[in-house]
Amino acid sequence: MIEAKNVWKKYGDQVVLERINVSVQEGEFVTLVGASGCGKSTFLKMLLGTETPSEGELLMDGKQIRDEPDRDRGIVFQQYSVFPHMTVLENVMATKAFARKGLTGYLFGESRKAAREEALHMLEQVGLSQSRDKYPDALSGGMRQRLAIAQAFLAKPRILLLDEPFGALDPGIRLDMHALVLDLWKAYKMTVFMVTHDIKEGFYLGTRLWVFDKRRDDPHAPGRYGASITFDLPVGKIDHTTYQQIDDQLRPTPVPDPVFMEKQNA
Ligand SMILES: Nc1ncnc2c1ncn2[C@@H]1O[C@H](COP(=O)(O)OP(=O)(O)OP(=O)(O)O)[C@@H](O)[C@H]1O
Repeated sequence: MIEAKNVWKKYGDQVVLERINVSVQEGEFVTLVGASGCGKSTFLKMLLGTETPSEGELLMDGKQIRDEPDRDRGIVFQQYSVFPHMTVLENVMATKAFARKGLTGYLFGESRKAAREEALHMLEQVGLSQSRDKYPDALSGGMRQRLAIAQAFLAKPRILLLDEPFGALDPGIRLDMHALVLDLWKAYKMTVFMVTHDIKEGFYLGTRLWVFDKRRDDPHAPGRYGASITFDLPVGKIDHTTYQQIDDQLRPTPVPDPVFMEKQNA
């Protein structure tokens, strides 16, 4: 479904990504991990169509990905993106209206009734039925993110891009969100790409994990080389050594603890 053939992305002199060669089948759940600033979001933006490769080809169903977002591709960001002046139910119904008629669309009669039914069902699935008449301001962070996820799934994109969707949430709520996203992914059978900083989350959620890292580095010219995909792993088949290797690679070099060092040297 998605194929990257020797994709490079540069901003001016800075090479962000280089030599990306991958193919993804419909229905896969790919998690993307890597050091901050190594180009994970840039890769998602190229899939979304808001950025284009500087070199190489990024294909969907064998055709160049369109350089503007469309209904085949949806995205959820770390900071929720919902309409503050609409209630929870109106927010979710708006997704249906936009999907049908474009940004100025309104729904009437039977189609409005059907959209309402569908929206109510989705709110039930994400556990927001009780809050359907509230405005986003009155929701917790986790509830707002549920709302953003409900909107994204209701639009039924073929590809769903999740850019650290749980990054701002407490660990307990993150676990609930994992279960929610896995349930919805199974029910809606879409292809998911999810950026996360949490390698455990990457292993738990995905069917496949990509590690972005630089294969080569020039300390005098940090922008000279870009990151590529250094590990492409089927999740669930990973041995402890590989896990440790990736974990070490992603962790910043620890700063020595001065008190500990003093004791060691005493
Ligand atoms: N529009 C842009 N113009 C110039 N440079 C950009 C632009 N967008 C991203 N960059 C640069 O590209 C690099 C990769 O950014 P990107 O946001 O893709 O990294 P990331 O891996 O998602 O980081 P993080 O994990 O911190 O979100 C960064 O050095 C960033 O400054």
